[in-house]
Amino acid sequence: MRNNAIVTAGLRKSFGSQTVLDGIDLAVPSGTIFALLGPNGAGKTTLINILSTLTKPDGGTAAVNGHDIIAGREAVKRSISLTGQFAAVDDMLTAKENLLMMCRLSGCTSAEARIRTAELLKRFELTASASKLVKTFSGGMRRRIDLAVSLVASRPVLFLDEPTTGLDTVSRRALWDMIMELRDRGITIFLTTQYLEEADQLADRIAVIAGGRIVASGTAKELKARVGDELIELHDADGEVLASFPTDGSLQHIRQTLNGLAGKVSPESRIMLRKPSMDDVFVALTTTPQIEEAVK
Ligand SMILES: Nc1ncnc2c1ncn2[C@@H]1O[C@H](COP(=O)(O)OP(=O)(O)OP(=O)(O)O)[C@@H](O)[C@H]1O
Repeated sequence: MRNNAIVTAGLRKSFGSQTVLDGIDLAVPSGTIFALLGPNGAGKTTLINILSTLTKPDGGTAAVNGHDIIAGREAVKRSISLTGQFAAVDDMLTAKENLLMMCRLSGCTSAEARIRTAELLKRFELTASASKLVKTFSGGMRRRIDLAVSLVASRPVLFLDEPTTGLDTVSRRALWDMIMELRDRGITIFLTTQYLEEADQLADRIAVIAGGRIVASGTAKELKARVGDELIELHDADGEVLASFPTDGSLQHIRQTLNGLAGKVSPESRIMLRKPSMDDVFVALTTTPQIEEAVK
């Protein structure tokens, strides 16, 4: 059985009277990609900050790579890389200069720094842009240099706070491939995202955070199954979605649902049967608290 690279129990954090994390229990197996999915302000960055020892929790416990985040703070810091909104990349230096500097700061000799820099530039497809100032980089290039810099020291656990926010589809997919490659090399990746598709495509396991609590967790497939096997979607004559209803897909249940609609909707309305998406899961779990109970 795999060890867990990250474990939390009852983690709590408030800012003044605002409770941001209200008892977070998580376990992330080593060598996997874990996505923490939640809306704006759900507490995702706060949780990353606690796990990476930047912020102290008010209560509960957490261990990263086997080290307690309080008692073993220094050991945790040596076990992790962090890429977030405040990555340590200097805009006024070139990609190559940034990498060389980080290599030297992490204790490499000058020769080692040159080798590691060349490797990272190649891996993140930045060799051709190595001598350009980072301030001239596009969003996708900027994310790649952020990631490259955070991987200068080879650490077993990588935290990525919203790694693909603001990227176009092509750059996002390229970054996903790089993240999966890191997982395949044995690195545990804990990422936060607001994108359902990202969690769906990338993560081995997903936890949905809302109201300071984990409202659901599992694989994308498990989470989708919690909303129902299929959805009956009701459209108006212009194709606008009016409502959707979970169903097991059986003729009996579909007939029952449609009978329930008789007389309540226009005869021009149309129906469509489809598999639930991560969007459906997210909306169900974050906007209707009763759903959590209903789908258990
Ligand atoms: N240092 C702080 N002092 C006061 N309030 C804070 C602090 N840090 C975070 N908060 C508040 O805690 C809540 C959660 O913030 P956090 O940044 O963790 O959310 P998030 O899920 O990462 O959101 P986003 O997706 O917008 O980045 C927000 O309401 C935020 O304003």
